[in-house]
Amino acid sequence: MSTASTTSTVQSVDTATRPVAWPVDRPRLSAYIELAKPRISVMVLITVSVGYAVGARGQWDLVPLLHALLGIGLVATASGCLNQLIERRTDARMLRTADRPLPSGRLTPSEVLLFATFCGVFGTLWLVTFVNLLTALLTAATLLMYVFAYTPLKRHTSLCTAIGAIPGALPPVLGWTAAGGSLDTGAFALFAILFLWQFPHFLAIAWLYREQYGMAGLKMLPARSEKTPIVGLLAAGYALALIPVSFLPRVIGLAGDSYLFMAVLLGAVYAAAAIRFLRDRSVRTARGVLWASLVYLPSLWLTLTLDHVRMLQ
Ligand code: HEM
Ligand SMILES: CC(C)=CCC/C(C)=C/CC/C(C)=C/COP(=O)(O)OP(=O)(O)O
Repeated sequence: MSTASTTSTVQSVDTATRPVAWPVDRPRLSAYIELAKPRISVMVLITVSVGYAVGARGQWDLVPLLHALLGIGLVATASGCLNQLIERRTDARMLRTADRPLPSGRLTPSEVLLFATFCGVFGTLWLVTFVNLLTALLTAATLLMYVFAYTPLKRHTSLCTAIGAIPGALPPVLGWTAAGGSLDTGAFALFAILFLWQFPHFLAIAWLYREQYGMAGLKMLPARSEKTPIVGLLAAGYALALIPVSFLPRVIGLAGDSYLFMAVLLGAVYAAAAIRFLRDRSVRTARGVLWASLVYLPSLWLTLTLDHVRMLQ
């Protein structure tokens, strides 16, 4: 065997056994994934899919839905990156967030900015090209409100949460318009449900982490919330208000009585958890509200979608 062929044999064995060199190694890849706040983003994309399924009125296809999910998912990732870029110093002061990619030093601010710009621009162009202009504009508006209104306001006023609840409630509307729907009563009904759902959800979270938020200088709770039952009153009030509002899809003919039944049941569970929190503010009852919120939303969305599809048959 010649020297050349021996060398080439050694090289090919070497190449076959050496681990593939990725431009981004595993820990960095997981840091980029963390920037997208994956658990919240999954719920956001489930919510987009529900808006799409109901907005399409039975005329839906998988490919346009996947185009919408990709574009909105990229813009949502960009919004998570920019939120964490702005909050990197306050995140470093809270145990809950100190290990995030920026405060822990796993990624640099310029890397995050570059990634956010890529995801935001590419996601928006994707929506313009493969979905429609209205959805692209609304998705960009969601990012702008979340990043440039809600996020900076957290340091100044507890009203930030009411502002944050607007972009928070837009994902079903994005799905609705992606399916070709206009900004009509159907889109409003889904927006209103998600808008109200968020208050008990984040009030319970804000109360659970009140000391950390306080140390970081973030005003997530109303003033005097330590000494008065204001947080419990707000959580219970919004959970109770959500019950009639959740009937809207039935009232406007998007769903039938099975949906209505589940909306009453789930609404009662969510409101009961919030009332328990009002009567006795403790870690256990606050966790109960958070748990109820995370059961309520996917269950209501699933029932709405199934009942809508059943009605169309
Ligand atoms: C102003 C509105 C909102 C605020 C301030 C907020 C805040 C938060 C925070 C801080 C957590 C983490 C809780 C923890 O670390 O224990 C959380 C969890 C969660 N949120 Fe929200 N949220 C809002 C709206 C939404 C919306 C609109 C959705 C989905 C459509 C959502 C879905 C979730 C999910 C699925 C979790 C649990 C996953 C996890 O613990 O990371 N949230 N929320
Ligand atoms: C483009 C698009 C569809 C974006 C959707 C993003 C969006 C508006 C999500 C709502 C969730 C929300 C307000 C979380 C709280 O963030 P936080 O900063 O208070 O949470 P943190 O304390 O964990 O950082």
